[in-house]
Amino acid sequence: MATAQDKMTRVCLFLEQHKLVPIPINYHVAYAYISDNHPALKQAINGCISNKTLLDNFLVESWYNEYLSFESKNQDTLIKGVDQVVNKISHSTSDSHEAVNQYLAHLDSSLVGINESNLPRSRQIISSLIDATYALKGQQQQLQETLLQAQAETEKTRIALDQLRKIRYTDPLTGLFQYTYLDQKVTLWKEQHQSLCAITIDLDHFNDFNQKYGHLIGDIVLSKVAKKVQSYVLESGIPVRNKGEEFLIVLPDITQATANEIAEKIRNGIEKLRFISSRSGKRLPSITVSVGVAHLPADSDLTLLTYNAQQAMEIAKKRGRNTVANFLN
Ligand SMILES: Nc1nc2c(ncn2[C@@H]2O[C@H](COP(=O)(O)OP(=O)(O)OP(=O)(O)O)[C@@H](O)[C@H]2O)c(=O)[nH]1
Repeated sequence: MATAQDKMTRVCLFLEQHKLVPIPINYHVAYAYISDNHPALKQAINGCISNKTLLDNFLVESWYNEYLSFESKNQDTLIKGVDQVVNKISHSTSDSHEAVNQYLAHLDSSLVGINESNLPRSRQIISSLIDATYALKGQQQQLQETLLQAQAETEKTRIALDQLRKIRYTDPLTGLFQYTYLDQKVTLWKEQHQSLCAITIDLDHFNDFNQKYGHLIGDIVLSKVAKKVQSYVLESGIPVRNKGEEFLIVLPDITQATANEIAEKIRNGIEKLRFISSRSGKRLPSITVSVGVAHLPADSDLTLLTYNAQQAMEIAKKRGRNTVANFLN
């Protein structure tokens, strides 16, 4: 059986051979192909290779969505589940409707038969009405149970959908949210007229690091840096992986001075991270980041805020990197 290391080497060779950039989705698909446990995916890829079709990011992403995406498979299951619940409620409601109609018809015809001069007959009719009332009560109880079940199913579906939404908006490599999620959150903060601060964090000389130690180790470093970034934000704002080796944090309702303090803590925390190669046991060089901070009053635009924080980060790069800079108006 191929060791994990063998597999990763073959994954890298596969990506190189097909000139695919080492982004997480490409890794994921290549890894599944090399691992040989997705026959349909293997067949699709082999078909393209034998037809000499160029493998590009779009094609790989379509395979990911079709064969591997947990999200699309789960969405199908959820939709089926919701369908079943809706069908069940719809049947129970029409049964109950039918029972009420029958009861009313029974009541109508019974009332005609009630007669003071024929007490035994009247008693018989009333007793049959009591039976019908109990039967209707049973029907209503059944409907109530179905509705309670539906409520429980809906709650389960809501939780599952929340999880799917999280997966959809999460960057697979770092576990941080993606920019699209931030966009939604900022819209909400703007509605609440909150002022916003943005911090952009960009790894220094990461290209050299990748070239020297390889993209795989680069990925591990990137995900550790992401966790460090997240640890300084907690509930106070939202950190996202903006693009490649750049992170962005947006914090509502804080002053620029506080944002600067957080930025400095992040810079310092990342500089102190230690990376050890699991293969050689040797220490890898430290990673530093250049950090930019920008502040905008309430109702400002996320694009502008991001742009300003990036400009500030560029100032930090120009100042020699491994430092925090502010956006200058
Ligand atoms: N391992 C890995 N590398 C990535 C990822 N995304 C982007 N990168 C790399 O990040 C590097 C960015 O390089 P540059 O834009 O030249 O920046 P830099 O070398 O960090 O230099 P400065 O930003 O000027 O300090 C490139 O080598 C990208 O391949 C990723 O997901 N994983």
